[in-house]
Amino acid sequence: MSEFKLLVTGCKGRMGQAVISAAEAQGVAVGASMDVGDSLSEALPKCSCTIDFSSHHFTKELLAESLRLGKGLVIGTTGHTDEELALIKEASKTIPVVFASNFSVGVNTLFWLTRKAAELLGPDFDLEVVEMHHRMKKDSPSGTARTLVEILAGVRGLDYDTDCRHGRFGDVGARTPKEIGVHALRGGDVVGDHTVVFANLGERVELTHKASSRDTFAGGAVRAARWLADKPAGLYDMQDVLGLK
Ligand SMILES: NC(=O)C1=CN([C@@H]2O[C@H](COP(=O)(O)OP(=O)(O)OC[C@H]3O[C@@H](n4cnc5c(N)ncnc54)[C@H](OP(=O)(O)O)[C@@H]3O)[C@@H](O)[C@H]2O)C=CC1
Ligand SMILES: O=C(O)C1=N[C@H](C(=O)O)C[C@H](O)C1
Repeated sequence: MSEFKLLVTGCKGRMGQAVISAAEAQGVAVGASMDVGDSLSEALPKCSCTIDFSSHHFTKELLAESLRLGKGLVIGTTGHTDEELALIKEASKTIPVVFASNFSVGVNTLFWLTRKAAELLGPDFDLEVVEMHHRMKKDSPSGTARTLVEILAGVRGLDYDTDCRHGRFGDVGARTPKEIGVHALRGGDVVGDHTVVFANLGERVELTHKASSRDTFAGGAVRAARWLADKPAGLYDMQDVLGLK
């Protein structure tokens, strides 16, 4: 049986570099690495599966080549348009894809805790999400924050596109129960902080995760690629990899 080899895209980036280190640490071979200007059609045939932390602008090309060659895909890139998200879902009908806004065990546990807390605390608690990242992050809010809002919206019967409130500015009026606030701070070298706030009259519950190294995301992504190796076509996330569903 041929050796399992990774293609690492965005390899010159913060996460690409971390993934290469994580693969070595886990004894997983990197068959090829590529960045802007490199040829995907030359790199992918040498590999079994791609780990992608690049740009959502690359996703369409990456999906097309992965489909052409029948290769699995681990997508960590965030900031996708609705059209790109639909392409990921469509491709997963043919190839196995792990698509996760956050590959850390801690954040995926926060996802689980957030759902349970929303269920237990009930509809009287106002829901807000606050995130902070380093000054170089291009997209906002973070993909992790979007996932947290989607989890909260799912429990409350709300919708991300219509009920998520991205910040507040001007004479916005009193808060309504049907909104979920999301607020993005940017600065310094913050790796990734996320807080979910459940606020009621008389009390408040806050769940917080703080990442201090990108190794936590990279290690989870390599673990996801190894998990995906024997899976059928489908759209999976890190909750599937960790057995948290
Ligand atoms: N799911 C998760 O657990 C995590 C997700 N992320 C996400 O991963 C992505 C990358 O983050 P990070 O590594 O910090 O970012 P970086 O900017 O450090 O790295 C991105 C790399 O991709 C390259 N790139 C940019 N555009 C393209 C393109 N169109 N095609 C191919 N390569 C391209 C960049 O090249 P150049 O510099 O020349 O533009 C760069 O080398 C972000 O979307 C981020 O949100 C980050 C951490 C964890
Ligand atoms: O850009 C980053 O750095 C990160 N992005 C991911 C996101 O958008 O949620 C995950 C992590 O928070 C770091």
